Amino acid sequence: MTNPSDIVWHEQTVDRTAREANLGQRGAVIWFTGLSGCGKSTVANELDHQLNQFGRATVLLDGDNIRHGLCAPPGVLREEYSEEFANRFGLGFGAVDREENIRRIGSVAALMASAGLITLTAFVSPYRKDRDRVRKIIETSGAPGDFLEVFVDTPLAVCEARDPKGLYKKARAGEIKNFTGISDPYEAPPNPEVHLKGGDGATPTEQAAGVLAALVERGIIQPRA
Ligand SMILES: Nc1ncnc2c1ncn2[C@@H]1O[C@H](COP(=O)(O)OS(=O)(=O)O)[C@@H](OP(=O)(O)O)[C@H]1O
Ligand SMILES: Nc1ncnc2c1ncn2[C@@H]1O[C@H](COP(=O)(O)OP(=O)(O)O)[C@@H](O)[C@H]1O
Repeated sequence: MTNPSDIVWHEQTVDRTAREANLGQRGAVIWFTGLSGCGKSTVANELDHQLNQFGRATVLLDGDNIRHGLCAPPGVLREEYSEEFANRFGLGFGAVDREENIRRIGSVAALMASAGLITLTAFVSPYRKDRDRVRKIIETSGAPGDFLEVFVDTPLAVCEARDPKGLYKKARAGEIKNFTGISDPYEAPPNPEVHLKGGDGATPTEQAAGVLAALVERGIIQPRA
């Protein structure tokens, strides 16, 4: 087994402050969480668009996309790798797999924020402990205030009625196991920095504007001149 002390951190000449100065902005992580279908991807995408129009350097990590690559399921990895490899590193939706999914994303988000990027993430991330761990990593590698949790609080009934991918229907029919909100838990954030109520008529643009206002209020971006 590898001894952790055999792996030594290498300091780099260009630090976060220099990268942020070049970009003229502060790196941060805006973490969207909520049920499947609550609007995470839509609102994060709209916010990404608004920030880019502002000239900010951003990146958007979306659960559906990341699960095609970095956090692919065993079935996808099997096409290119051995059965043993796919089973060992592929991720599904059991609690431990979700924990590893969020650990990997948290680590990537920390790297992106340290490169000075405003990093938007859209993952169900149903477990409080997993999200809190990411917060700790981001705030330890950066500073308190670098992590903003955005709870997209759309009622399950609304998400299920939307069902854009037909997943709720399959989950109700028992064709998908461990489906968040149906056969798996969602632990709501008790104190999110931004609490977006969904399903009450607010448009994605209005919801994104709410997050943008929080970013200005917290000094992550400067108000429009
Ligand atoms: N069992 C189960 N539970 C929840 N979601 C499921 C499941 N199976 C597939 N999907 C689809 O995968 C997307 C969620 O992936 P995430 O990486 O965000 O999930 S998690 O953070 O690890 O919980 C999620 O995407 P969104 O609908 O965009 O949230 C679903 O499309
Ligand atoms: N504020 C909103 N009002 C009405 N419909 C919305 C809103 N936000 C998202 N939607 C719709 O809800 C569905 C699910 O949104 P999506 O962003 O894919 O959710 P998630 O990423 O949380 O699964 C999509 O069809 C989207 O167009």
